[in-house]
Amino acid sequence: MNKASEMLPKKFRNLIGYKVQSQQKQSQSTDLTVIDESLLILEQKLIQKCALKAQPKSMRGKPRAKIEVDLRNIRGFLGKKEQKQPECILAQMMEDKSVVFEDDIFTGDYLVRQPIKHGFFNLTDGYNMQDVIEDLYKLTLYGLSCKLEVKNVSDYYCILVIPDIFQRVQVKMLVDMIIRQLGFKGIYLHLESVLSSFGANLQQCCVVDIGYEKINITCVDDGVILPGTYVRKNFGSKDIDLVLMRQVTKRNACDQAVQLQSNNYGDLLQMEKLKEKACQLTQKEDKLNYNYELHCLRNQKEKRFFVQHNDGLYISANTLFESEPFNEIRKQDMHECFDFTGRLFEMQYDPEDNFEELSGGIQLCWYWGSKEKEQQYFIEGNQMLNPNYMIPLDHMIAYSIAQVQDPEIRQKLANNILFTGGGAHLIDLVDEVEALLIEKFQVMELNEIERVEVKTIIRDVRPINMAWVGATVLPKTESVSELWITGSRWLGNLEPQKDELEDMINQFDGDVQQLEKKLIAFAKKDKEKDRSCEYGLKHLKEKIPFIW
Ligand SMILES: Nc1ncnc2c1ncn2[C@@H]1O[C@H](COP(=O)(O)OP(=O)(O)OP(=O)(O)O)[C@@H](O)[C@H]1O
Repeated sequence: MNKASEMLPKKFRNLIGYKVQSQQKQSQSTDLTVIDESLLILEQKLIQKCALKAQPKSMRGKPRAKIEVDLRNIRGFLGKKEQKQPECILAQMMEDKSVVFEDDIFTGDYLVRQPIKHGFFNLTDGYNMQDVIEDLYKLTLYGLSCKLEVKNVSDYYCILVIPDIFQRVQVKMLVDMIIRQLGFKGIYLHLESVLSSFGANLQQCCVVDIGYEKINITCVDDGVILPGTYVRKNFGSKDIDLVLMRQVTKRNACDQAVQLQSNNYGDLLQMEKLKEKACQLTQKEDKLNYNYELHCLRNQKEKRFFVQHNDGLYISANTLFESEPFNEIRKQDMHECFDFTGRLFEMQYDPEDNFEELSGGIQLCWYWGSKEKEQQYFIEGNQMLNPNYMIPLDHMIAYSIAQVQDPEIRQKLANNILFTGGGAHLIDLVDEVEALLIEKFQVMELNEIERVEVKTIIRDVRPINMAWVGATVLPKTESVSELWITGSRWLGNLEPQKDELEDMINQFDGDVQQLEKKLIAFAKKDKEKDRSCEYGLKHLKEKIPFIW
C-alpha cells in the first residue's frame, strides 16, 4: 500500500501475531525429503541438456568469497529496528505487544495468523470470516498509521487491487470494512492483471504474475480479461524457497548444526533472500567460490551461518519448468494446504465466485467443492485448470494464449508477454521462457506466432510494482470523479432527490401550509421509491469495469 502520489508501494506481509501461551503455538513442518527423487531426476535432465556441469576440480578447496545476503531482517527480529507507534486503538495493543506485525512476529511466542492465502481468505474451522476481517482491519490500520502516517482516513479515497479470481462475498466484506470500519471517503476496485496492463501501458498483453503463493496468467485486451485465457495455480515463489531449503540441507551446503526448518519463518525468509540473490536458471562458473552469509534465530539468539554456492541454486529455479517437486510437496496434502505455521487451510467453495465466467464455463466448485470431484478432475487429466496441480510455466502461458481464437490477437499477445510479481525477477527467467515458448508454439502449430517477447521492466517500473503503478494511474484519468463509490453511497445514506425539492422551493408562493403538505408528500414518496440501484452492491456493480 501507499499514497497514489508516491513512486513505490510500501510492502509488508499479511501476517499478524497474537500473544498466546507457548503450547498454543501451532507448528508442523512440511516433509521436504519427498522431493529428493524428483530433484535428482531434474538434476539429471539439466546435466543431459548441458545446463549443469560437474564442478571443475581446480575450483574445489579454493578460498571462498563471502557474500552477505541480508542482515536487516534478523536485526528486525531482535527488535533493534525502530518501530513507529500508530496513533489509534492499535497503539495500546502494540505497546503491550499483545498484537505484533512484520518481523516482531518472530521474536516471541506468538500465534501467527495469515488472513489471506493464495489470494483468498484463509478460512479454517478455527478461523472464520469475522476473524479474517478483524485481522485485515488491524493490518490495514497498522499500514495506514505506521507505514503511510495517514492521520485522517476520512480525507482519503481507497483503490483496492483485487485478484482476477475472487469470491464476491469476500470482496463485499472487504469493501464494507474499508468504508464502515476504517472510514475511507470512497473506494474503487479493479483487477490485478488489468492494472498491470495499465502500469505497463500495453493495450493487449498476456499477463504472467508470479507471486509469493500464486501464479496467475490471463490475456488482457483493452482493459478486459479475455474469457477462457485464465490459468491460476496455488504455487509461487515460496515453493522455490522450500525446494532451495531442501537442496541446501541435502547437499550439506550449510553448517550441520543449523537444521533448517520449513515451519520456521526466519529460516524460510533467509532462503527467500538467498534465492533473490543467488538463484538463477543457468549455471555460472564464476560464482563457484561464493559463500553466502545468512542468519537464523535459535533460542532467541541470533546465529550466523554460511551457505556455499551449490547446484541447488540452479536446480531450485528450474522447478518453475519441471514442476514435479512442487507437486510432490503438495501431494502430502493434495486437498489441503498448510501454511508455514502448520495451520490447516482448506479452499472454500463460495457460490458467489466469478470463476465460471473467467474459465469459460467451468465451475470452481467442480474441483474445489469436494475431494471426489477434484480427484476425478485430476484423473481425467484436465490438470491445466486444477489450481493445486503445478504445470511448467511455459505450458501455462502457451495454453492461455492458444485459447484466443483470433490469430492476429494471438500474435500480438505472444509479442507482449508481460511478467509481473516478484517471482518475475528471477535471473535468466525471461531468456528461458522466450526460448521455450518459441519451441512450444511450433509444436502447437500456431504458425502465425513467429516472435515471442517477454517484457519485465517497463519505463523503470519493476515487475513487483506493475499492478500498483497501474492503480496509481486511475486517479489521474479524466473520469476520476465518476469512478468513486462514496462512503455514503455504499452505506445507503442517500440525499433526497434534489431537483424535485429545489423546484418545490422555487415555486413557493408564500402559502406555508401548501408547502408543508408538498414536503410531507415528497418525503413519503422518497421513502417508498425503490432506490436500491443507487447504493450498496448494486451501485458498486454499476461502477466497476469487470465481471462481478
Ligand atoms: N530479485 C528477486 N528474485 C527472485 N524472486 C524475487 C525477487 N524479488 C522478489 N522476489 C520474490 O517475489 C515474491 C513476492 O512477490 P509479490 O510481492 O509479487 O507477491 P505477492 O503479490 O505478495 O504474492 P501473491 O501474488 O501470492 O499474493 C517473494 O517470494 C520474493 O522472494
